[in-house]
Amino acid sequence: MEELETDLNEGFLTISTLPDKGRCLFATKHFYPGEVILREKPYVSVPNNKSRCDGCFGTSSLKKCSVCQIVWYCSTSCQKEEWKLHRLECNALSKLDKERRKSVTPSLRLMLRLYIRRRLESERVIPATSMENYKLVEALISHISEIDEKQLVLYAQMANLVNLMLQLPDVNIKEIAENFSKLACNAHTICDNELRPLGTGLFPVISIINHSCLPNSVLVFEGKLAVVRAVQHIPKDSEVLISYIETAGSTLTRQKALKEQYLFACKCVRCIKLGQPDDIKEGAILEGYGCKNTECDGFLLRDSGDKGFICQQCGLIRSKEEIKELASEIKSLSEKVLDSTSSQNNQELITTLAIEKLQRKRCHRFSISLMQTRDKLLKMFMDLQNWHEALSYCRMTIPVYERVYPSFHPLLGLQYYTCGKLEWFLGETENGVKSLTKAVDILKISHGTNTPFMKELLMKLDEARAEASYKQTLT
Ligand SMILES: C[S@@+](CC[C@H](N)C(=O)[O-])C[C@H]1O[C@@H](n2cnc3c(N)ncnc32)[C@H](O)[C@@H]1O
Repeated sequence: MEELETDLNEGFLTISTLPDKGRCLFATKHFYPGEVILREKPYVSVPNNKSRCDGCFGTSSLKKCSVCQIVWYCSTSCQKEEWKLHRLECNALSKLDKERRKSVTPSLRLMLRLYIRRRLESERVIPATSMENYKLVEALISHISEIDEKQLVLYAQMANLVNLMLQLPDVNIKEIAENFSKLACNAHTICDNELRPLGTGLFPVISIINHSCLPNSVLVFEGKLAVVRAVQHIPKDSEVLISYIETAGSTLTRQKALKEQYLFACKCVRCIKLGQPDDIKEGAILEGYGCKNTECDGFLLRDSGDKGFICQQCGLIRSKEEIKELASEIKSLSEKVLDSTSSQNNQELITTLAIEKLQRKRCHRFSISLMQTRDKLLKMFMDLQNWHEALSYCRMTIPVYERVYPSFHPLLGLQYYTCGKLEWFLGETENGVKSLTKAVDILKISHGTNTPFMKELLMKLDEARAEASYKQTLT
């Protein structure tokens, strides 16, 4: 631990403890937007689905491990890199009968790997370093005494299976169960550059960083390497904070998510406004209903006489029954989408369009669920190569993204990127340049400028700019 503190100090960071948060990471110098605060390799990691390479999380040219028949690799170099860990894991997985092997989940594998890594470290097959060390896993918070009975039973069952597979002489079920609880509130989802989830990893140093719903830093990944970058100026001696959850949501929704998974009540700058008039209004806009009068932009609050919901701008009432009816229609259509198979893509599109229509009737124009449906339609139309429709849905989402995310949020940058690519492709070069410029302004902060992803974006912007000025010479 001392070694870690020394290394962190060299990077202008220090670990401190606060009574209401536990360990915290503090900056000992000013960090500026775009600056890397910390990089860390995963102590252990697993892909989130079975058709990804265990080494690089890629999806092409995959071959199954011929022994365990569970793990996939895209190349011999990935297989070799993973071999030290997989050799023992393969042995453990092979003990399972065929049926059981099918139900091996990523979290079970993450736990197997954690114990295998610990063993390899103690046998000095893998060296322990200041940042890669089982002692850091031991120091992670588990919240084991606060989790409910049902969850405890589940952890105990999974722990039993891990013990059966690894036959660890010096470990008891309770300890493995506690480690499952640690993974639940400390592991991170490893995402690609476009923030699509690829797998899960445990990064014990990054796990010291606490949460804020308006964070000053962001966690991104370069392959499996976790990178924490400042997205706002972090003054010397202030706490480094990232977000653990999707921050687009009312204060109540965010607090619920944090309480359920991370077992704490957030008191960040956004959450302390809970229950204040502006917070109630924002919650009603993002997750409540729109006014019956389509010309009115008001938000609705429940009528004290329980008649329904009253528009706070024009006073019009929407009955509870009407809202309920729309909700149940949306629910049954959503279930239909969930039930549809991949061969029914066209039906899924038609149903999603119908859901969007009903949500437009029910929700405020800044509603998050409406935004999510439009995002889904954007992706569906992109898959169908219907670029005009895709662009129109993308454009509809942008004002909501701008409202629900802070100006430096990578998801906002990525949405501008999609919009810019579509505009440019459809010949709207000047609009494309504007959107791509906005994307670059945000993503160079969250993603840096040196990754292949950012280089491609910068090149696209250059090309679009050149095309726009050439077009101008023709007019
Ligand atoms: C990934 S750990 C962060 C490091 C942790 N503070 C520690 O002592 O190891 C996540 C846990 O930290 C605590 N935590 C994180 N952010 C917090 C916050 N904003 N307020 C209070 N507790 C927080 C919660 O207990 C949460 O489950």
